Amino acid sequence: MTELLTSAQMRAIEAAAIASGEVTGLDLMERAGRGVVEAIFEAWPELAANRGGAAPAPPGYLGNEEEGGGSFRAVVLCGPGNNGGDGFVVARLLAERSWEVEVFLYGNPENLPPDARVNYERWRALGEVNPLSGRSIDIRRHAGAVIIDALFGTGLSRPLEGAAVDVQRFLLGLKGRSAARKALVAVDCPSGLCLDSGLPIQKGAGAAGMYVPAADLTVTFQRRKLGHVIGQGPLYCGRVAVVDIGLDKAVRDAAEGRSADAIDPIAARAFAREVARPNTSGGAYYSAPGAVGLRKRVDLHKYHQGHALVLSGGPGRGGAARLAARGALRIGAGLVTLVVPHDAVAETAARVDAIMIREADDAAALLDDDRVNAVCVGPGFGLDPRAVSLLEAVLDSKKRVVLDADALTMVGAQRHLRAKLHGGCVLTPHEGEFARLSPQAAKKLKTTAKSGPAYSKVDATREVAAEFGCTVVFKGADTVIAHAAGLCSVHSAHHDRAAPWLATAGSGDVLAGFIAGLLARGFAPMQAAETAAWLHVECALKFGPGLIAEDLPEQLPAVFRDLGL
Ligand SMILES: NC(=O)C1=CN([C@@H]2O[C@H](COP(=O)(O)OP(=O)(O)OC[C@H]3O[C@@H](n4cnc5c(N)ncnc54)[C@H](OP(=O)(O)O)[C@@H]3O)[C@@H](O)[C@H]2O)[C@@H](O)CC1
Ligand SMILES: [K+]
Repeated sequence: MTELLTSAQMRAIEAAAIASGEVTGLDLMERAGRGVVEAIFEAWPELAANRGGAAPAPPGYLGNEEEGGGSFRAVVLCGPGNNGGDGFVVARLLAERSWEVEVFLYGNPENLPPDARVNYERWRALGEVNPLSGRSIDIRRHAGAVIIDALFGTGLSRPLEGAAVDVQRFLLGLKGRSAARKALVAVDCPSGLCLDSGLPIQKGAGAAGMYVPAADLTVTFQRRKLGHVIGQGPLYCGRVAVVDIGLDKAVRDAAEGRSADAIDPIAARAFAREVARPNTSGGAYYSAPGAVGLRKRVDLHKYHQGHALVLSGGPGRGGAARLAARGALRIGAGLVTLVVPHDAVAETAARVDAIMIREADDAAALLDDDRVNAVCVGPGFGLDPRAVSLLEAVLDSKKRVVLDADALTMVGAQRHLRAKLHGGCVLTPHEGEFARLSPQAAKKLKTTAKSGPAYSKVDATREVAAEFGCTVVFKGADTVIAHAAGLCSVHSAHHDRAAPWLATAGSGDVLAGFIAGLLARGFAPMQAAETAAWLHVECALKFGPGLIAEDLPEQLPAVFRDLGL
């Protein structure tokens, strides 16, 4: 688990470290610039060859088609704040390695903040600074150069205008001309992207992201920001490198509430975290009361691994619930029972073996049974009065319950059901279901942000979790999981965790079953949701393209083996 920060949190952490006397702003800027250069060399090792002395010929793909060779070249686009300051450091460090470097500044050097100004002057001892406009950059002259986007970082507060828009168009043009094979490296973020939401800040509705140039590499500092992993951020940022600039202690102090005075707006609970590989060694996923690990204890029999109920719909509608039940069983619930209407018993019995079947008439007795400790309701469940009263009974039982699909629709539409939600509930909406749960939050999320920070999927998920008093898993390639008390995690299935084939019918039903199975095993709702989200993607990656929902639970044994269970 690593923290994901908002821009304000990053600023506050930087300010606290500077205030404590541990570091100066200038040190941080130097480390940031150095980190960008090192990340470039790590991404393109052939570029690291140019360390002083005679300049070697550039590699073919960065060659200047017009002039036919020379040293490595960079164009550094600096903005009016400290992101621009980082750019001046990068320019200086590359020039010291005998790169040909051209620097452009958007804005007036007189108005640069102090540290950026110092680095502007340091660069000026080495080279020129050109005023930046769309026209001042000639795409042909710069063919083959590494472009450094140091225009705006965490300080982006409004849509770009004027010359900055021209420049973005220029950068977009570069990406479009793939034959020129430019490397576009963004400092902290591609300029125009809001690092709190992963959404572009722009003037009008529509044309989302039109003015955000997608980078090949984004280099950020100390921790990823939310905008790198949610919304459209992963698409615009390209590969994200995180550079250590010495603020680890400051981040930890803030996360653990030790610097509460210095960082007033940051309570530990306000930190979002990244869902990472579960810790299976010591048993606990991470330290939280009641946590149990994925490893099964040898001294426990099936009744100690929990008993999950999965409520099914009527004849011809039981597939989704069977998928969920299979997921719950494979993830390790000791017992799983499908609760089906009388007229669907025969059909269900023909399709399952290890999963038990009980008639819906027995639901009340099952919900009274203390050994039943988790419920999954919603997949293929129906919306009829029978479904409503069963859902009501489930909520009244106060058992831990996953609400998915039709259960979310009912909860969204019926106030009296909403009032029965409690801390043991896990809601698993996709985008459409989320809009039914909270039309206001969904509307805000869809509104184009004209000023930063933009309202984000993290804000929306937290808001609904707090309002309903339960855990919410807002699904997507960026799955956001929020607890009523404000804890929040993000599982971003991008880059090396991208599994687009997971967008297939029934995959959400399996996820609901995974969560229910982990609840049955004693995981707390938040941990169950985080672990299930990670395992769900892991199963998809294990299987690969061509996956259908039935395949997901069947990958768990191999995934568990890889985890050393
Ligand atoms: N925090 C850290 O630990 C470290 C941070 N570091 C670096 O600092 C960066 C943050 O710097 P920052 O705060 O100066 O913000 P930045 O993104 O440069 O922009 C602010 C300037 O842009 C302006 N502006 C905004 N929107 C605009 C628009 N649409 N069109 C035109 N202007 C606009 C805005 O004007 P204002 O809103 O004040 O009028 C202000 O002048 C961060 O991303 C990282 O790269 C590292 O050096 C080391 C450690
Ligand atoms: K930038």
